[in-house]
Amino acid sequence: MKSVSVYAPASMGNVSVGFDLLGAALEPLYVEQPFGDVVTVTAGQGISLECRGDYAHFLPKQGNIVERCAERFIERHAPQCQGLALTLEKNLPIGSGLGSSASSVVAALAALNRYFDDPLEPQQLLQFMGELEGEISGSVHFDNVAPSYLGGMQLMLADDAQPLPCFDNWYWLVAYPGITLSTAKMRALLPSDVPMTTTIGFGQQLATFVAACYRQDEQQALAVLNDVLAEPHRAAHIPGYQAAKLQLQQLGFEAVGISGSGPTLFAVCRDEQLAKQGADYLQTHYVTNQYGLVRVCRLARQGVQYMEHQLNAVN
Ligand SMILES: Nc1ncnc2c1ncn2[C@@H]1O[C@H](COP(=O)(O)OP(=O)(O)OP(=O)(O)O)[C@@H](O)[C@H]1O
Ligand SMILES: N[C@@H](CCO)C(=O)O
Repeated sequence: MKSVSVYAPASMGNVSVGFDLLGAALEPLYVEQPFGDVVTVTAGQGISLECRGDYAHFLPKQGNIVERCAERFIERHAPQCQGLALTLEKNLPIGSGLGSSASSVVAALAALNRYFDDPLEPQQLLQFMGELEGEISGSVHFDNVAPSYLGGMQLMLADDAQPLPCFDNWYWLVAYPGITLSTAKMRALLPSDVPMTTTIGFGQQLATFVAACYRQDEQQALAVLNDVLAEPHRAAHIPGYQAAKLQLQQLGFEAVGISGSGPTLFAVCRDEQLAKQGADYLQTHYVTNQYGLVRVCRLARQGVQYMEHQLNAVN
């Protein structure tokens, strides 16, 4: 019997300068536990889903996005299918700003596509991922699904994702306090119209960051990593965020922001000892319960990772 498992890494949406347009896949240093969800697809009767993993008990009893991915995939691309047995290893906290639903969607759709012998091209699969992610968070945005699927830092162009050459020596510290904030609610905090000066500032910062990445100008890239669009409206709704940001800046971090729609905070530095010092600070002062986590990360070069097995049926 055929079985396909796919790991899809955690990701950080927005990266301060690219609201809905820029995102990065994360790979933790020093820890062995997977920092992303794993979905396994094998033959079954009807569609069944088993959930396990550290954050499985936070999943809704009905309406898991992984099941929805399977139903949609079968409807559109495998109508002959008699059924599937799905397993979700839920390793990412939900409503965290770490691209948790995106990780499930990416792992599920990549596994389904491979299970059915790749009927979709990568670009079509990415569009499908964005659509499913949009159903769960209230609007289509690719800044989590694109990096989780493709790895690295991804900029969404009008028709596809474009990898950005980032800086290999940067440490990306992420801290999830342990509370849930819904992406849909954090999006509802944002104004529907933005003043002209803010719009120009946003465009200039994103353009400067992208150009600095291509020129590998670290100073300039770090200097513009500020969020003028979403953070001013969200920061006060994330308990402890503003105090932690100030403290990290005083410690010497060169950029601090909200990962996705929060409550995860990210901070960038180029010194490993400082990254560890920041991690200690956040563990003590930002994490509020046993579900919280702090990770010193590099950007994950690889997005999804496939594991395929041919299981021999035992009579
Ligand atoms: N496999 C799944 N993984 C995560 N959330 C799921 C899954 N299936 C269903 N859900 C539901 O989808 C919603 C996800 O909400 P939301 O988009 O705020 O979280 P998120 O994707 O974890 O956030 P973030 O992108 O900020 O990490 C929750 O209501 C959650 O119960
Ligand atoms: N770009 C999205 C990311 C959600 O994780 C937002 O900020 O709402």
